[in-house]
Amino acid sequence: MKALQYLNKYFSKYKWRILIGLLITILSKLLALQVPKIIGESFNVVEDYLKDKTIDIASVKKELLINVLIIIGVALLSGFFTFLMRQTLIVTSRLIEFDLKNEIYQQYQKLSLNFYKKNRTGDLMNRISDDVSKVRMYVGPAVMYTMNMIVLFAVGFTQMVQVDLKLTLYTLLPFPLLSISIFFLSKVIHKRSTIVQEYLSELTTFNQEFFSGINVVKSYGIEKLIIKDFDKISDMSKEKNIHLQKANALFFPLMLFLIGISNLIVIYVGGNQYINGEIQSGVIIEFIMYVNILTWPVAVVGWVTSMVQQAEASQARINEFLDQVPEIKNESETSTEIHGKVTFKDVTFTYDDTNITALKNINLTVNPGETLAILGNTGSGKSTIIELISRLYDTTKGTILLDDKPIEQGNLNDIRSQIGFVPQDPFLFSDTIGNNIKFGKEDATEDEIIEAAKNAVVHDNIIEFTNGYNTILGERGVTLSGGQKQRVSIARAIIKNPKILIFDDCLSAVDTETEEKILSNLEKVSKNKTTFIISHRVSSAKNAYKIIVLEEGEIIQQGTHNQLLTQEGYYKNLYEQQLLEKEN
Ligand SMILES: Nc1ncnc2c1ncn2[C@@H]1O[C@H](COP(=O)(O)OP(=O)(O)OP(=O)(O)O)[C@@H](O)[C@H]1O
Repeated sequence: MKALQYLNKYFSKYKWRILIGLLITILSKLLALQVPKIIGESFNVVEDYLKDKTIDIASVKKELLINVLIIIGVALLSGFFTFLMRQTLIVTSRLIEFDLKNEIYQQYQKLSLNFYKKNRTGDLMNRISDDVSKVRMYVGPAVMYTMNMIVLFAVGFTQMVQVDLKLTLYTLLPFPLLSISIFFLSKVIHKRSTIVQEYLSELTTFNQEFFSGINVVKSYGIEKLIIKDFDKISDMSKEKNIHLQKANALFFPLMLFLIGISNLIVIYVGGNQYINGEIQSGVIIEFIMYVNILTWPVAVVGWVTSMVQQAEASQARINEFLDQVPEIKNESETSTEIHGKVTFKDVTFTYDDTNITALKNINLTVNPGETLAILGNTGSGKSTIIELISRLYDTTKGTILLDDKPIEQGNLNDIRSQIGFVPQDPFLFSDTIGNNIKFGKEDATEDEIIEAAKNAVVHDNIIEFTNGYNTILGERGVTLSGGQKQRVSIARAIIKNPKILIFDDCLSAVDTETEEKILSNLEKVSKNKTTFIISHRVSSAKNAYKIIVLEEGEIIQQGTHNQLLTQEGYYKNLYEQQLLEKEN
């Protein structure tokens, strides 16, 4: 129950609703437990008449009729209160479910890239959906049935004792045995349901990866292999589920067996008491009814225990993520005004997971309004520079200054809101093209969207679609070409009008003519902005204020286009090679 203690704050938040629920539960059960009493009394009235025929039959009949009417009234009222009880307690559980999902989602947003590299998407999705559903079963039905059971037992037991203490004790004799067996069985269920949840996550992750990589699977024709792997995991998951169900299935027979014994005890002990003249026949009927009314709450003890055990396992998995401290912390809540001067001072960076030192002693300064082009072979560290400017990672050694202040001291949200980043592999949402561009600026007008698209040289492509800017992209809609995606992504960054613009090799999929148009538009758009252009092409870099060339994480060349052409080395070779390609 340790993990579930995390939910106490939500119980406290909704304490009034829960208290009202408890009150309604007590009322409903008080009413329901009047029925055995009235039926018992009715039997006693008939028994009294059979023993003493001088009693007026009309008054006996009248009493029976009144009892029937009371039973109907009580049953209706009790039913109404049971409805209210569900409305109060189950609705509360839905509210807690909503709050918990939001909390997990916000935590997911805060966690850094490293967390996402270590944990698989399917697992993340499972914890926020399936695990939360399991937890809801605890905060809703489990709480409701427990209250139900406690009230029924407290009220029922008091009433039974008032009628006959000896018979009550005999009737409830099997119940301690019940609690002990539940205790042991629930331990087994807890263990097995943790394993089941793990396999479910594995299955979701497998499917998510398969659907994401469907192109590769189909083009390589490896469907059979995938089905075989799926079968293997699915089979294991089935085995673990069957294993769990075996334990779950033991509950009901065990309950019914013990309840049956209670019924037999009532008949045997009560029968003897009746023969000895200690009780009337109505008491036996009343007790059989009590045992049957208490059957359900006792039977659900098993179910509730298994729900709580499963919720405990799920909440432990949720807590594991909620307890993660984001590696990149926002150190400042006060707003930071950003002008865009970026300085790297002896910056070295090593990726934790691979231990690859991607940058070594990097020193550079880019002022607002300047453009820095970064070139170099693949794996030389170009994207890493960009990731450090966006604070997706913090440096291992050295400092990055933003407007001459260490970047860690600035307000992270303000910094990121002033960065327009176009990644190497652009991602567009399953939404309209317009909304995908607007993603960079929520309140953008139609004119602004069109202007951004024109600057990114993608407007003409968009208006060719029947639905223009309202064309849906992604799974249910149009698939854009690689170059179109890159340009929509550029429009998204431009519309944001940020202080820092970053283009990570995002013109690789467009032809040189379009590239030139975009670059000349960018020159206008990026006035007064700090711009970083990563590229493998000299054409993208040549107009930059400054160019740096990286090799194995170090700057091996720097200067303007003209300066670098006078030096022997990477840049000049690349220029000549690309010139030759163009001529051919
Ligand atoms: N997220 C990561 N985790 C671990 N290692 C990484 C990660 N990203 C990059 N690396 C490693 O860091 C080095 C630099 O990678 P980086 O992506 O910065 O190179 P790049 O110059 O941008 O390459 P490309 O031109 O192919 O995009 C590479 O050796 C790469 O394997």
